[in-house]
Amino acid sequence: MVGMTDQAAHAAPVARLDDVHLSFAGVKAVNGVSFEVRPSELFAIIGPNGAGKTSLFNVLSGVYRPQQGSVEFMGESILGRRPHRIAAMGMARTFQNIALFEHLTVLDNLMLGRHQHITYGFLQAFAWVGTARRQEVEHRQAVEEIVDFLELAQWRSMPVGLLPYGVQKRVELGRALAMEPKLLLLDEPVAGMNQEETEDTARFVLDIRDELDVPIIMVEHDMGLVMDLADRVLVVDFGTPIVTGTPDEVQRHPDVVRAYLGSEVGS
Ligand SMILES: Nc1ncnc2c1ncn2[C@@H]1O[C@H](COP(=O)(O)OP(=O)(O)OP(=O)(O)O)[C@@H](O)[C@H]1O
Repeated sequence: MVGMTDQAAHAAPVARLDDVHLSFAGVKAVNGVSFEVRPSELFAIIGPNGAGKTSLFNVLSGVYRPQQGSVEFMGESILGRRPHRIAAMGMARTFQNIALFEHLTVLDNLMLGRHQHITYGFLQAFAWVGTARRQEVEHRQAVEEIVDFLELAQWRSMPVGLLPYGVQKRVELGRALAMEPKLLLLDEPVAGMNQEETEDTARFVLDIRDELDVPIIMVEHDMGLVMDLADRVLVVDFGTPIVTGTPDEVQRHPDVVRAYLGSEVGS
């Protein structure tokens, strides 16, 4: 395990799912999945199309409520809690499709990620006094740090819609980081990227774990990337967990080789 100390492996989990079941009109999207994500861990979920990966993200972030099982975040049950409440607890998420305000600049999109942390009211902001002014300066500073961290400086004042795809995805990552998350969910972070963009993203994902110390759950189809980056991997198929382990353990698991990965992983 690259990024995890023994201490982290024994520390209280950041997130924990226990025996989660979720069905849609008879379709079992998630069928008895359990896992925990530890501090400083990069945890990957892989599986074929329709395996239930996105459904697991939706369960974690409160979009779907499972019919059975428990879901904890930061030691608290979050079952039935609304997505915005869970986000406010520190769970940030990026999506398969870019979800940014394309007419706004990079800086403004990142500022929107800070709104969880804004405590001043409309009137104060309008009058531009005290707390409002002080907080605005702090938020700008936090956003500038993210711009540096993700190497976005050259695009900072440009509307996001004009930027190359890979950079837009990086801005989305930045907006999630602007929330100062305690857990980051990345849904297919390199989908549609070319080789160079994929390598850049891999580097940033590792930096987020190692330098910012933010634990990450990543759903990704790029096997090479998953096996290179993840500390542990959960393999699901038709909603059912097949194995959880280090990339080495997972790649050697006979059910995984047979049912899903085939020769892809060894190549
Ligand atoms: N809102 C929904 N209503 C009905 N069925 C759904 C819904 N969301 C997911 N499903 C079904 O649940 C199963 C799991 O879907 P899910 O999107 O979680 O898989 P996935 O592993 O993320 O797939 P992909 O890799 O294609 O994104 C599929 O059979 C899907 O059709």
